[in-house]
Order: sequence, then structure tokens, then C-alpha cells
Amino acid sequence: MISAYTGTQVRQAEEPLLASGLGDVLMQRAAHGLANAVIRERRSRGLGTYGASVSVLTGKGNNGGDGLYAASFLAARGMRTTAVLTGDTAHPQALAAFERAGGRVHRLDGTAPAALAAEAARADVVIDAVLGTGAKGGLRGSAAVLVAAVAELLAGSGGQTFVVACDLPSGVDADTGEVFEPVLPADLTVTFGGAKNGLLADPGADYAGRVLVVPIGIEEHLPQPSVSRLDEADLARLLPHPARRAHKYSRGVLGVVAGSVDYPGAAVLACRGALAAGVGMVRYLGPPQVADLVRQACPEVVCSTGSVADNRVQAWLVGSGMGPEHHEQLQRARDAVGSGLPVVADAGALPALPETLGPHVVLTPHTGELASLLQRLGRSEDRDAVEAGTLAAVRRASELTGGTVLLKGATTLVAAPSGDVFSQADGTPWLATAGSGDVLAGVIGALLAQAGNDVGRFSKEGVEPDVRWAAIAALGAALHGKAGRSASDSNAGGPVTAGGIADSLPQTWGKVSTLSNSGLRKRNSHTQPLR
Ligand SMILES: NC(=O)C1=CN([C@@H]2O[C@H](COP(=O)(O)OP(=O)(O)OC[C@H]3O[C@@H](n4cnc5c(N)ncnc54)[C@H](O)[C@@H]3O)[C@@H](O)[C@H]2O)[C@@H](O)CC1
Ligand SMILES: Nc1ncnc2c1ncn2[C@@H]1O[C@H](COP(=O)(O)OP(=O)(O)O)[C@@H](O)[C@H]1O
Ligand SMILES: [K+]
Repeated sequence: MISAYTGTQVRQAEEPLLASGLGDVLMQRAAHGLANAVIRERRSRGLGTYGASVSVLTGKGNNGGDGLYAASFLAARGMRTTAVLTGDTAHPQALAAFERAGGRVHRLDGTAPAALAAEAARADVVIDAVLGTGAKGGLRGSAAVLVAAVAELLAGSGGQTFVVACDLPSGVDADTGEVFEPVLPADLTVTFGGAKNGLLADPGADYAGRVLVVPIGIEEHLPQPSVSRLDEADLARLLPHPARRAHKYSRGVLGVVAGSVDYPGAAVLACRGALAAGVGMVRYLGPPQVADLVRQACPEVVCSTGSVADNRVQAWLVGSGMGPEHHEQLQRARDAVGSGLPVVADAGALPALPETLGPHVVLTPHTGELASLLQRLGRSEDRDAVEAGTLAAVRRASELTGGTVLLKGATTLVAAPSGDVFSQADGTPWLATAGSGDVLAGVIGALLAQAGNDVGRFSKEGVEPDVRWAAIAALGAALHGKAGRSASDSNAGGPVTAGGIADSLPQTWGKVSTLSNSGLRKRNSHTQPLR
């Protein structure tokens, strides 16, 4: 699990160590981590450090201090280092260390930003160490001009320069992921003590590149994370496995109320997603024409035109491929939500939900649908506002509805009403294809239907009961993203269709589980040798 924190949480965790006079030690650990990441990155590209150039854009706070120390370590490895000081001052000890190591210093107040930007953009490595967790808003004045110019030069340069953000890209809000332009997009963000929330939420995540967390010794003082990301090991532990004596009912039955005469394909794709995600059985409810299509495409599905009350299931999927004019389907959706069973509520069901929900109801809006939902709840956010602050928006929707809210996008965020958030970014932009969301709803529905057997599994991982639904939805988003990526890989990195994502799901599931099982076997044979 990758854990992320607000800037304040990290600073509070640093406090006991700062109070014992370890501030410089922490900074040097951070700087070592950053310098080592640069060296490793160059090695991985078959490049050395001796004679290569590095330019550090430096602010006046501790973030600038990290950057200057890191550059002095790189100078000791033979790199040609230049620092551009954007403030009237710089961290004194770090600047002294940098100068002792032979680094060249430019001051932004004495030189035209354009000339300094041109020099920085010619470097092999640029370190962005202007602002860190102490930032208030975005870059201003000549620092903003400098960074905008470097970003523009690098955008047109064909990607030779490697950009590393120190702790976080300057101009990205550490707590919210909001972006205050200009921001220099990083290839790699080396972040200290724990990831920052803003690196795991869009639009901040767009600028972070790969995120590497460097421990600096404050970890035991960190609180419960406010944002978490499930990694492959978590997936392996949390995905359900059928018991030896399982039967289709014990494995979970999902009821699907999706599709309409206008959008029949959504029903098929939702069912295909569910069938490929380990559910014991799928029961489909909808208009006869759609049911016929579902039968033809997925003979495994039991179809009926009946009511929700007549169908025994463990969870419901409602809403994909339905609009306000599909009254009968909407009534079924409302009945399903009223049943008290776990529900994934997608697309057309979102406007038809009661105002108050429980966390077992998982809403799956994209940004436009989330804005409409918030507006129905009396908020003023439009789609642009949601996109500019996804983390705050998804949390607000969950808090206001009491439901679990999954916001789809390049980064998928899942908020529980408690404020706990999961952030998954396992997919590929090829997933932005019609019907992809229907498959996702099917996957999450299937996992909800199987959740009855899984309570213990989640509590063992420290997931609170009310947050379990968000964890299940995050698991679904991760699986769907990885399946999309795998489908694209099978197409030599080319496009995928929604059906292709569904087809890739079983193998993706299998690979993730096999990874963990072989790990487990290894551990077991080590700790419990056969006698
Ligand atoms: N406290 C510590 O000892 C450690 C801090 N660390 C680093 O320190 C960073 C936090 O350091 P600071 O608290 O000094 O904060 P920053 O380095 O993020 O920046 C704060 C400085 O920038 C100025 N500033 C704030 N917003 C600005 C804006 N929009 N435009 C221009 N100037 C602005 C402030 O007046 C202040 O002088 C972390 O991100 C991390 O990189 C790490 O070295 C680990 C140890
Ligand atoms: N740029 C992107 N990168 C990765 N995944 C994406 C991107 N854009 C969309 N997705 C994912 O693709 C799916 C799209 O769902 P949705 O918008 O509901 O599509 P549709 O309504 O056409 O089925 C979601 O799982 C979303 O997270
Ligand atoms: K920075």
C-alpha cells in the first residue's frame, strides 16, 4: 500500500526530530535519496554521471535546501552543477555545501530569466526545488517566468532533459493536487517521508511523473494516511479466492439492472465485466429486447424481465446505459438501492438516487456526472471545478451523500464518507473508450457480490468496516486499469475496446494472484521448513 499525507501531517511528523536538532540530518537524507535517484535513473538509461550537467532551480526554503544538498552530492560524483537561486536568500548551510562542492550559482534577481532558462533547459538533469510543502499558492514573479520558460523550452526539445521534482513539483498543492500554473512537468518526483496527497490526485498527478518515496526516519511519527493506493501485493491479498467447496451461490450472485432499448450494449458490457471478475452468477433484469441481446452475447447470464424483489442476489449493479426516460429500469434501480444490499450505481442511476445513502452504495461518476451530482446537492462546482480539485470534490460528494464515491479518470479516486480516499492509476489512456465504464461497473458489482466472504480479509489489512466498500471499489478500478493495460500490451501498445478490457480481466486477475501465491509459498517454505 502506498500511503500519502498532507504537508501538515508530514511537517508534524518531522517536529520531534527537528526538536532534537536533527533538521540537517533529515535534509541530508532527503538529498541523498534524490541524488541517488538521479544516478540510478541515468544508469538505467546506460548513462553515467561524470561530466553530465545538472541544474537546480532553488527556492529560499528547505525544499531549496534539499535541492542544493542533492546537487552537491552529484557534484562529488563528477556532475557539472549549476543552481539558479529564485529567492533573495537560500538555505545557508546547503548553499555553502553546494559552493564547496564546486557548484556555480546564478541569482535570478540579477539576470534575465530567459537566459537562465535557456541554460537550465540545456542541462542533462533539471531539479525543481523551488517550492515544497511550505508553498502558499503558486510561483510568482520572476520565478514563475523562469519556470514557464524552462517548461516551454523542454516541451519543444524532444525530451532529452530529465526533470526531477524535489518532494513535489513546485506549484502543485501538496494537500489537494490543485495546480497553480506555471508548473514544470517532472519525469520523476522524489518525495520524502511519505507521498503527498497532491501527487496521487489529478491534476497534480499529471505533473509528478513517476513517484518515488524516500524514507527519512520520520515514518513512525506519521498518522493514518488520508490517501492510499493499493499496489499489486494488496490486490493479491484482497482479491477473493473460491473456497474448495464453493458453489455458484456461495461465490456471490450479482443482479444487473443496466441497458435500455436505446443503449442495449451497456448491459452486455456490464455483464461481461462482471462475469470476468469472478462472480458466481449474473442475473440480468431489463427490457425483453435487451435481455435477448444479453443472452446471445453472454449465455452464462440468467435473464428476466421481472422485479428486483423477485431476484435473490448478493449485490446489484444499476444505471449503466439508462436515461431519465427509461422509467421501468429506473424503478428497478431505486428498488435495488432500497434493498439494503451493496450496490454499484452508475451513469443513469446517479440522478435517481435518494439523498441519503450508506457506504455500501458505490457511485461511479466521471467528472461531468460528479459536477451534476454536487449541483443537485446544492453545491456550485461545475465540471472545470471538479477537474481542478478532484480530491476535494470526491470527498465532498461522499460526505454529502453518505455513499462511497468513485470518480473515474486517469487517476481514479474512491472516497468513503469517513474521508478516507483510495487513488488508483493502473490504467492507460486507451481506457478512455466508450463502454469502458460499463465494464468497470460490472467488475465492481462482481466484487461487491463476492464481498460477503471477505470481511475478515479487509479487517486484517486494517481497513475499517465502512471503508471496506471504498477498498472494494478501488480493487475493481485497479483490476480494470491493469486489464486495460494488458489488453493494450497484447495489441503492441495499441488501442483497446471495452470488450477487450473484459477479455483481459481473468488473465490479469490470475497473474496478480500467481505473483502473490509464489511469494507466499517462498515465505512459507522459508519460515516453516518441511520436516
Ligand atoms: N523540515 C525539515 O527539516 C525538512 C524539510 N524537507 C523539505 O522542506 C520542504 C518544506 O520546506 P519549507 O517549509 O521551508 O517550505 P518550502 O521550501 O516549500 O518553501 C517555503 C519558502 O518559500 C516561500 N514561499 C511560499 N510560497 C511561495 C510562493 N507561492 N512563491 C514564492 N515563495 C513562496 C516561503 O516564504 C518560504 O520562505 C519540504 O517540501 C521538503 O522538501 C526535507 O528536507 C525533509 C526535512
Ligand atoms: N486518460 C485516462 N487514463 C486512464 N484511464 C482512463 C482515462 N480516461 C478514462 N479512463 C478510465 O476509463 C473508464 C471510462 O469510463 P466512462 O467515462 O464511464 O466511459 P463510458 O461511459 O464510455 O463507459 C474509467 O474507468 C476511467 O477511469
Ligand atoms: K519542488
